[in-house]
Amino acid sequence: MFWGGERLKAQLGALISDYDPQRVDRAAYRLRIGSEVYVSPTGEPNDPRNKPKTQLTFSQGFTIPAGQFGFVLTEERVKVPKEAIAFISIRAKYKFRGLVNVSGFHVDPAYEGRLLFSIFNAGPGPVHLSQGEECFLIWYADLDQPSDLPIKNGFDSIPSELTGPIAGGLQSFASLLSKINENDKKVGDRVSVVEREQAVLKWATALVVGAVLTLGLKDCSLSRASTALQTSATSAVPAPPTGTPPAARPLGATTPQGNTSAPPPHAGGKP
Ligand SMILES: O=c1ccn([C@H]2C[C@H](O)[C@@H](COP(=O)(O)OP(=O)(O)OP(=O)(O)O)O2)c(=O)[nH]1
Repeated sequence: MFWGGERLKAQLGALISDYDPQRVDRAAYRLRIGSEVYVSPTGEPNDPRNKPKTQLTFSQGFTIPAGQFGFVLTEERVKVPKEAIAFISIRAKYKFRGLVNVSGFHVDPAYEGRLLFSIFNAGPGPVHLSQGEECFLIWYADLDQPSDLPIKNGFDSIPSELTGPIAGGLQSFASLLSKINENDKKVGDRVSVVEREQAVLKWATALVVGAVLTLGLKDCSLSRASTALQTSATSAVPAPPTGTPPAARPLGATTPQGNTSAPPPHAGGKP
């Protein structure tokens, strides 16, 4: 038989630490988020969640990103009598945000300690929680007869062997997206550096080519000028005399080749 609200109010003061009748929720009791939590990191080197556990101060908030996993310890220490069993879950309003209670369902008879919830954010966005939030529910039910059981010591903190396997990060869509964005940024930065280097190289090449062309043209015009000077100097020198100069020959005389030398056009004044 499940315990109703009246029985819970009558008995939970002796079973749950820091009991408050305001937290009796019909046939259940609301348990709060305690001061120790662990949220799996996204796997990025600079992820602030890359630390073993977080000790929360009063009302301090924390986030479980979409697709990530976390361990949350209850604020209350809980006792279950030998002749009873308890059942635990996350409140529906948190489930509607996408939180799934991966772990437990029951609390053993004769259990004493805090409860540990392993939760997974199956929703589309991050879920923000804070210390002291009434996030969980516990129900009590009677067993048909008590057994003689030793006390079962429950949790006092989040065991490290539970956080180890997920400390490397879960490859959720959110973490993959964050990795893609980070790589995208790295590639973008690299491309702009290469573009800048290429631009500098282009300018340097253009300068060198320009300088070589200018020097080449200069060389070319200098050598042309010197050739022209040489040519004009050579043509200014008179040719050495070969045989009798034509002027020394008498008019009408026959050249050695048999040609008669004609008189100059105006020789003698009149034709
Ligand atoms: O989500 C849960 C589920 C269980 N418990 C506590 C209550 C339960 O009494 C105890 C052990 O649970 P269970 O018997 O399911 O775990 P086990 O792996 O079989 O542990 P053990 O070998 O100690 O029985 O852990 C939690 O704190 N959170």
